[in-house]
Amino acid sequence: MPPKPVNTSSRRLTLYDQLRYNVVPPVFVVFFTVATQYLAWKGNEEPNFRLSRALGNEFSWKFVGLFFLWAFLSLKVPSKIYKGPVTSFGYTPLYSDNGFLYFWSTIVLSILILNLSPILALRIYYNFPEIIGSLNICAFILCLWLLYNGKYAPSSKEKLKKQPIIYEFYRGMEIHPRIFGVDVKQLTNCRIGLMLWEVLILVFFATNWLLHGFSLAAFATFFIQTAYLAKFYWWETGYFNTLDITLDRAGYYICWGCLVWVPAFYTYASYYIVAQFPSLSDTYSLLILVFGILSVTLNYWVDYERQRFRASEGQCLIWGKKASYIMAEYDGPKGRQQSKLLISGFWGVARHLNYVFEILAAFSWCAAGWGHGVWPFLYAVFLTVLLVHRVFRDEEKCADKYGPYWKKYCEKVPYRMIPYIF
Ligand SMILES: NC(=O)C1=CN([C@@H]2O[C@H](COP(=O)(O)OP(=O)(O)OC[C@H]3O[C@@H](n4cnc5c(N)ncnc54)[C@H](OP(=O)(O)O)[C@@H]3O)[C@@H](O)[C@H]2O)C=CC1
Ligand SMILES: CC(C)CCC[C@@H](C)[C@H]1CC[C@H]2C3=CC=C4C[C@@H](O)CC[C@]4(C)[C@H]3CC[C@]12C
Repeated sequence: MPPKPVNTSSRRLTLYDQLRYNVVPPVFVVFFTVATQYLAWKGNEEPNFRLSRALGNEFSWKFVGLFFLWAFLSLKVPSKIYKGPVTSFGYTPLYSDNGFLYFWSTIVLSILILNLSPILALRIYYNFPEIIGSLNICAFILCLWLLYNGKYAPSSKEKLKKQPIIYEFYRGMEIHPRIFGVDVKQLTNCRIGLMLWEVLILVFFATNWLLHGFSLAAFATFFIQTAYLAKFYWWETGYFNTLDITLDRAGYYICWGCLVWVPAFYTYASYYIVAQFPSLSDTYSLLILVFGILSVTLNYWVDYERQRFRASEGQCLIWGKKASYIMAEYDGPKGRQQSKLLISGFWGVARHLNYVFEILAAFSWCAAGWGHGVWPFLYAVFLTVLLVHRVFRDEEKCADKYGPYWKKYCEKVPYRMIPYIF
C-alpha cells in the first residue's frame, strides 16, 4: 500500500526506504498481476493453461469493451452533480450522483440479457481467464497514461516530490485526474470495478444453477454480496470522502486494483464454487444467509451513524441519547477548521467497528465454499489483512490531522476494532 511520500532526492535512501520505494512496488505489481491470471485459470471448471489466454480473445475484448462503454456513459448522462471535499491545493472534484440508478439498471439489464441468452453466462464463465487478461492490459495502459500525464501534463497545481519511477507508477501521480471529461477514480472504482463485481457474481450464480441446479449456498453467497454492493451504491457519494479518494493517488494500487483485482479476486468465492459445487446443507446455508445480511446491516449502520452525526453537525440522537463528541480542530484548506469526533454509539465502543462487521460479512459469503480448502476463503483472509493495515493508515492520517484531539479520542475509546482485545 502506498507509504507516506518523503523527499528521496535530498538525502541518501536508507535500506528501509530502498525497500519501500524500489523493491516493494515492483514485487507487488508482478505478484498481484500474475496472481489474478493464475486464480482465474485455477478456479475454472476446465483449467486449460496457455499463456496466450492472458492476451484475451475476441469474446473477452467485446465483453470488456462494452462494459467500459456502459460504465463511461453512466457518467456522461445528465445527472445531479456531487462536489467532493476540497483538496489542500484548492481543487473541488465533481462527481455524477446517479450510482444507485446505475446499479439497479445494470442488474435489471443483465438479468434480461441472461434470460434471453443463458448461454452467455457459460461463455463469460469459461472465458474468465481471457476477461482478466483483457482487463489487465487495459488497466496497464491506463496506469501508464496516468503516470505520463501526471508527470508531464498534470491537471492540478499540486507540487509533488520526485520519487523512483516504479514507485510513482504504483502509487500514482494525481489525486483527481480526469479522462474524457470524467473523474478517473469514479470510473475505475465505482463504475467499472464494483459493478463488474456485481455482474460477475450474478453470472457465476447463473452458471452454477445451469450446470448443477439451484443451490441455496450459492444463492446466499450471491445475495449477501448483492446486499453489500447495493449498500455501497446507495452511499456512493459518501465514498468520495474516504481515504481511497482523498488520500490515494490514481495509479496501479487503486486503479489497477479496482479494474482487475476487484473483478478477479473479490468475486472469487462465487467463481470457485462453480467448479467445486457447495456441499453445505440448506439449514447451514440459511443460517449463513441470515448471519451475512445481519453483518452487512451492522456494517452499514456503523457508517450511517457517523454520516448522520456529521450531517446533523452533532445534533442527533445516538442509541436514543443526545450524541456525545469531542470538538476537534485542524488546519484545513480554509485555515483553522473544526470537526466533531463521535464518542457515543458504535463509535464509542471501538474506533473501527465497521471493519469488524465488514470482515464478518466477507467470511459469511465465502462460507459456501466450506469443505473445499482455503481457496474460497482467500478474499476474507485478504480483507482482514487489508483492513487491519487500513486501521493503521487511517489512524496515522487522523493523528496527523487532529493531533492532541485524536489522542483524546483514543483515550476515550481505547480499542481499535474489538473491545478488550485490539
Ligand atoms: N471491501 C473492502 O475492500 C473495503 C471496505 N471498506 C468499507 O468501506 C467503508 C468506509 O471505510 P473507510 O473509508 O476505510 O473508513 P471509515 O468509514 O471508518 O472512515 C474513517 C474516517 O472517519 C472519520 N472518523 C474517524 N473516527 C470518527 C469519529 N469517532 N467520529 C466521526 N468521524 C470519525 C475520520 O475522517 P475525518 O477526516 O472526516 O475526520 C476517518 O479518517 C466501511 O464500511 C468499510 O468497512 C473499507 C476498506 C476496504
Ligand atoms: C494492489 C492491490 C492488490 C490492492 C488493491 C486494493 C484496492 C482494490 C482496494 C483498497 C481499498 C478497497 C475499497 C475500499 C472501500 C470500499 C468501500 C466499500 O463499501 C466497497 C468496496 C470499496 C470500494 C473497496 C474496493 C477495493 C479497494 C479500493
